[in-house]
Amino acid sequence: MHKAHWRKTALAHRRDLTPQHVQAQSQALAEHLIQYFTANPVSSLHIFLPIRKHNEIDTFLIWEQLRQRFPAMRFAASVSDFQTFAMRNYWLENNTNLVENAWGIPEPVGATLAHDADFEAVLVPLLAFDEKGFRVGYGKGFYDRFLAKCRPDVRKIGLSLTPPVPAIADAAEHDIKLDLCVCPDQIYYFQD
Ligand SMILES: Nc1nc2c(c(=O)[nH]1)N(C=O)[C@@H](CNc1ccc(C(=O)N[C@@H](CCC(=O)O)C(=O)O)cc1)CN2
Ligand SMILES: Nc1ncnc2c1ncn2[C@@H]1O[C@H](COP(=O)(O)OP(=O)(O)OP(=O)(O)O)[C@@H](O)[C@H]1O
Repeated sequence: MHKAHWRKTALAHRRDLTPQHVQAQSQALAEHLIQYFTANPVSSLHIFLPIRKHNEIDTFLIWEQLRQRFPAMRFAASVSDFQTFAMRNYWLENNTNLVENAWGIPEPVGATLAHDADFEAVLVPLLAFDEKGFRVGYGKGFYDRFLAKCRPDVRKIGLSLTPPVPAIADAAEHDIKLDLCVCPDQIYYFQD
């Protein structure tokens, strides 16, 4: 099946989730991530902030727990430009002002600019991923563009409430694969 099919299926599935389900599953992801970063530490992590009206994973909860558990870890989040599909990234502090943009994405305001090469790991949003580590997003290519500018060894960590789909048939050259994907039940690791 192709991206368009998986995108549609995932959006339909997401619409039916309750906030309680999303919370409980996000908590399970936070626990896997704590275990993962305990074994594989990073000092800087790029995160996405959730579009709540789309029942996205509660990365506020994940951020909160990671910063408590790893006080030295630095976090960054994006401001998205829907004209160019580029993301500008800013360091998050505990008191960073966040304002929702027109698409419902909370974005940092008045924060310090970060550089794409600063991040050791990136938490990647997705609608579906497959058994090879390819992903489908909303289809604007924000993350394909962003990850292409990060350092080559940046750890690309997908977050998903659902298990992998068998194969994304039209995964293309510019699609950057995940290194791992964290799900409520387990972490999936992908080889090159
Ligand atoms: N939290 C979060 N931030 C993110 C992403 C994401 O998936 N999640 N993105 C990942 O690349 C980029 C934003 N991508 C987006 C692309 C399209 C739409 C959009 O068109 N939204 C429509 C409805 C979409 C639908 O339900 O079909 C809308 O809000 O009206 C929103 C975000 C960058 N930041
Ligand atoms: N590195 C890149 N440079 C320029 N254009 C790109 C790049 N990566 C992807 N694109 C373009 O972006 C569009 C969307 O790509 P794709 O369908 O893979 O998005 P997606 O991964 O599902 O969405 P997103 O990354 O926003 O979550 C495509 O038209 C593709 O050609």
